[in-house]
Amino acid sequence: MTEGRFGARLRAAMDTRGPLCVGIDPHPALLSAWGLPDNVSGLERFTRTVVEAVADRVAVVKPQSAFFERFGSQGVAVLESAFRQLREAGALVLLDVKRGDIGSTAAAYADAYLDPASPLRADAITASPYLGFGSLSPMIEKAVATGGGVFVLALTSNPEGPIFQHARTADGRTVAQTVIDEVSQVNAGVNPLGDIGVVVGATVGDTGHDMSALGGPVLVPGLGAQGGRPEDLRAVFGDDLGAVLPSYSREILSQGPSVTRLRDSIERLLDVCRSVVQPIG
Ligand SMILES: O=C(O)c1cc(=O)[nH]c(=O)n1[C@@H]1O[C@H](COP(=O)(O)O)[C@@H](O)[C@H]1O
Repeated sequence: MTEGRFGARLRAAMDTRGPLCVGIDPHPALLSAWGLPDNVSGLERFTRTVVEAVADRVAVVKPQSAFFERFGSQGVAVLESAFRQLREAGALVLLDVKRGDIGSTAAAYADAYLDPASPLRADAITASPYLGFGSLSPMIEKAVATGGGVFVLALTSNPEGPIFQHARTADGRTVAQTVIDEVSQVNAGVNPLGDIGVVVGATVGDTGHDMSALGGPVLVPGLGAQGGRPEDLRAVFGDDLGAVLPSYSREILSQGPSVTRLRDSIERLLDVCRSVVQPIG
């Protein structure tokens, strides 16, 4: 892993390679569409092809752990091997595992995914705050101490999210706003970008949440296959798009198995995302 804080490494990667995260989600339907078997060998070939297409050009790559865990230890070995290849080519690895548990177990998740000695160490992970934001402290502390990052779910892209996330707490803030505010506190004073991010779906629209003090990155899934469009980002975030990291999985993966077509799709989406997130002038 390259030295330095995650937020600084992410800022540099987004400035150099552009604001784009590509998800590796080897759905059975995609394996089939690529002419691959739904087994470890198909998973391995799918992953190797995506890594070849993205590793030297995309800032962040986000493997979705469940699609690898489906195949047990052999699937996890494919994931570990992808981590190594992505890092060697300079991409940051964001493992999408959405972990969240009581503090003592959260410490074990921190060891599994963020400890420098772990074979599954990622640059950052996704985490779910629904056992209480404080329960994530072991993961957040480990990330900050070891150059890693954590992206905490705030306003997710799925239609079931708002019933939880828009619910009001005793002080009148929504649950999502309390998550955003807690992350803002952790990031306070860290430059150029904090190590702890939030996840906000491109599909959520103008929810009125205040992210102005966040100080960290915003992972934005829900684009493409789920109906979100880059043009929608301004409605969600206003003009403050500098730390927004758009993320696509199926929209790009459906272009495989041709590496050329995968790369063309990445170039096209990078251009669109740059024009929305980093407009010239
Ligand atoms: O944390 C995530 O990445 C995530 C959060 C969220 O609110 N919505 C969401 O779709 N995701 C993930 O982002 C990816 C979206 O995939 P596509 O819809 O194929 O682009 C999946 O791996 C989801 O698990």
